[in-house]
Amino acid sequence: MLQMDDDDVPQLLVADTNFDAAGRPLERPKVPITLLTGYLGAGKSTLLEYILTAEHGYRIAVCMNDFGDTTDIEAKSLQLSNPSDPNAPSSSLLALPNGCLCCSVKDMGIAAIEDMVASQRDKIDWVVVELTGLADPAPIAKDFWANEEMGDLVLDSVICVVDSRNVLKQLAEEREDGAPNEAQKQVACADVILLNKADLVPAAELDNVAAAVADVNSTLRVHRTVRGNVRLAELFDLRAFTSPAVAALPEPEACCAEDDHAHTHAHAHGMKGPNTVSTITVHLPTLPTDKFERLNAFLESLLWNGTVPTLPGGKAWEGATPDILRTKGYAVLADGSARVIQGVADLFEVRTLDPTANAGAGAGAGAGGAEPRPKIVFIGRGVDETLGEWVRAYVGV
Ligand SMILES: Nc1nc2c(ncn2[C@@H]2O[C@H](COP(=O)(O)OP(=O)(O)OP(=O)(O)O)[C@@H](O)[C@H]2O)c(=O)[nH]1
Repeated sequence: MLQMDDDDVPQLLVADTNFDAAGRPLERPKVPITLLTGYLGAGKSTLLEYILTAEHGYRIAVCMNDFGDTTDIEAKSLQLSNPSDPNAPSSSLLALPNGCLCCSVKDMGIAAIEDMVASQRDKIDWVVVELTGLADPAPIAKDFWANEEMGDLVLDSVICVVDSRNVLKQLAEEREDGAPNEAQKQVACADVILLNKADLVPAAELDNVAAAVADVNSTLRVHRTVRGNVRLAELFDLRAFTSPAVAALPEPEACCAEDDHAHTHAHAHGMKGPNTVSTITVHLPTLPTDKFERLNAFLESLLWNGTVPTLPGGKAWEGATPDILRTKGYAVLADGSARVIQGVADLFEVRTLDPTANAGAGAGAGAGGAEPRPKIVFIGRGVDETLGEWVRAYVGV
């Protein structure tokens, strides 16, 4: 059975600001949502079964593509009609003895999940949605994230489960058009990764798997698991898309870390090539406002317009524009304020950090709880030192 210490208890409701019809700000609680991604057969359903049967005391609604093997869990089946269309076919819900709800989301879109939460609002503390094995999580994460201001849900994090025995092969598969494959996209988009089926792989090989996933996305929080068995506190309340969890991003491996504040770094543990997905971390000094605005302009150009901007001296970017799957950043301004930057594909936002907020429960706050280092991180294809140098030159740091 899963045990949680009092200290580990996640804060289940995240307050966010909304506005009423008269434009007055309105505090209202949101239900956090976790997206679960991972290649075919990696162990997503197994992790969900573990969550659904654990004695954690939380009312978690788990949305699966189908009920699969969980239907034999002792449960009471409920019928849920769609409140926005009472004539639409109802979806099935299983009410489980530990307070969890299991719902079948086959062909259900975001709106249906929102409706399900709205109609069961007093019965749900958290929602976990399993994506299909070949799904690119980025557009789905983007939709939930963009929808946040309107709906009852707030995106907490993307969790990726990988089959440690097969993931190296899956990551190395090349697409004819050179585009990132599904496994790469899933790892790139995630905040947490479970190196699952650790029982089937020798420890040394598991180290290689850990290095390979860090090559793709060095910001991941990594757990080695058997049948998804991990403390729930490692999966919930990470607030990866809302400030200030990003400030606690893991730093690059010791082999790569340098003290230079404007150091750029692209991992090079073996899988590198022009079409592989990788991470670059650009450390930033404290920025005067005008330089922060330059950084913002760089992001607008790269992410919104798909263009690497020309440098102040007139030098133009040559070659293909990097294909950015995820952006994370933390900037400290000369006036003492801080900004958190989050991006999924072409969508990004900058939030001013609330100086009174703590660095994110369960987020493992930086190495040894150290002060987070200002940085901007790009995860994507065609991401290398050249891009890092370009950011620095454009911003002027
Ligand atoms: N040995 C071992 N087997 C596991 C582990 N986790 C899951 N499995 C088995 O791997 C198979 C696939 O697991 P699932 O949980 O169905 O994987 P999934 O990611 O939901 O699969 P899809 O829905 O096809 O994408 C099942 O037979 C599981 O019992 C593990 O840690 N070790």
